[in-house]
Amino acid sequence: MTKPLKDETNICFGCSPNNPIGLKMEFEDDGDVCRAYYTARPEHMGWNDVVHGGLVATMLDEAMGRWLWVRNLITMTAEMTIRYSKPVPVGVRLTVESSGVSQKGKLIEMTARIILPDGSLAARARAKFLKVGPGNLPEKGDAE
Ligand SMILES: CCCCCCCCCCCCCCCC(=O)SCCNC(=O)CCNC(=O)[C@H](O)C(C)(C)COP(=O)(O)OP(=O)(O)OC[C@H]1O[C@@H](n2cnc3c(N)ncnc32)[C@H](O)[C@@H]1OP(=O)(O)O
Repeated sequence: MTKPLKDETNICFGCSPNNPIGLKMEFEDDGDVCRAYYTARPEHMGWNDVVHGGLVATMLDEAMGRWLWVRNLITMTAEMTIRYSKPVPVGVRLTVESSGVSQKGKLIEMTARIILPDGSLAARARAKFLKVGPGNLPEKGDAE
């Protein structure tokens, strides 16, 4: 199922190990959830040890894009809404998770969240992705 994410042609800003300025997020799949444990670095700061909001959006977008990618759903982000509930600090281990919500034709709705070490929710995203390639969202419980 999983595409070769470590391919040297992968230069994705979010997940590629080959992009020198990328986030280099590493995801694992856990059933219906795609998850990364990620510690943002000082260069990801907006100010005052808080991760830049645009990079928070990038982490969430990446988690959702990655969830779709490993399921052979070739998509692009068409719309994303983020609730920034708490500052996301640099230098702490974050949990970044995504899951699928629904599909209607080419439109796939996704959700993602960033959880702080104390278990509290720092940010959550709701997004619409549009398919630009084959594949459909698996039914819940489908073998992958
Ligand atoms: C070799 C190894 C490589 C490994 C590699 C690994 C990478 C693994 C991780 C990847 C992780 C990436 C995560 C980041 C993902 C990005 O960042 S993608 C980049 C950011 N997004 C973009 O650049 C998208 C820019 N937009 C577009 O290209 C186009 O608008 C789209 C989204 C492809 C849609 O194009 P389209 O299909 O021509 O759109 P269009 O005909 O206007 O609309 C189609 C239908 O969708 C509807 N629609 C369009 N937008 C919306 C919307 N926002 N809401 C509701 N309906 C909508 C339309 O109304 C239309 O409906 P119908 O009329 O058919 O009923």
